[in-house]
Amino acid sequence: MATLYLASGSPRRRELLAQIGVPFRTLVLDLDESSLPGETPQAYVERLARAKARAGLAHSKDPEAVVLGADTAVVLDGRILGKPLDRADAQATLEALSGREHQVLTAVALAAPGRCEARVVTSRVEFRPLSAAEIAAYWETGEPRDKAGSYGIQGLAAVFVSALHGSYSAVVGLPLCETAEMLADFGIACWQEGTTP
Ligand SMILES: Cc1cn([C@H]2C[C@H](O)[C@@H](COP(=O)(O)OP(=O)(O)OP(=O)(O)O)O2)c(=O)[nH]c1=O
Repeated sequence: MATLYLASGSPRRRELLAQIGVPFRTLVLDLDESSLPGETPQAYVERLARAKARAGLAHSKDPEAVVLGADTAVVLDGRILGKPLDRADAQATLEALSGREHQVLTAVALAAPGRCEARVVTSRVEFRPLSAAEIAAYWETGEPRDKAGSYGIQGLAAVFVSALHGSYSAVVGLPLCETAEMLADFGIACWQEGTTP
């Protein structure tokens, strides 16, 4: 019987995976997340998700392991807006997102001995116009600090989001519908198959 490992330090991903009733263990890795010259956002998130899953597999030393890695990027005008470096960076990011639509790309990868599969889910998120005062107040809440694009749709920033086209769970960090399909393909059942959470 395969054991599922989540290669992630993200509390959001732990909560999301737990939500679909799959038992798993967590591995926390430290990977270089810099992008390569000329790399598209799609290629970037897929490469990182695969790298996290493969590194987790090597780390687990478990011949029955299936390891899940994921990566989320906020993309505006083809440019990746990563986690904020500091207050000024978060402010610039939120000013750029204000009153506009951006994309959130989340890649999920599953690695098992001799096999690695990945999918990338793209969602479109629209922000209403944000004032300088609310951007400043939002930074003070602490919420933007560890999040791609300097916001969390699942938190206080929900009030910024005027529309979402795509997968809510993917924006938070893990596309649950696609993840469940991929897990089934690796022989791991979610709650549908009788594993009551
Ligand atoms: C856009 C958005 C991102 N995020 C978070 C999800 C991810 O944790 C983070 C994107 O950074 P990632 O580099 O994808 O993930 P991570 O470094 O937090 O965790 P790990 O690499 O160990 O798996 O931003 C939200 O929580 N809500 C949102 O609305």
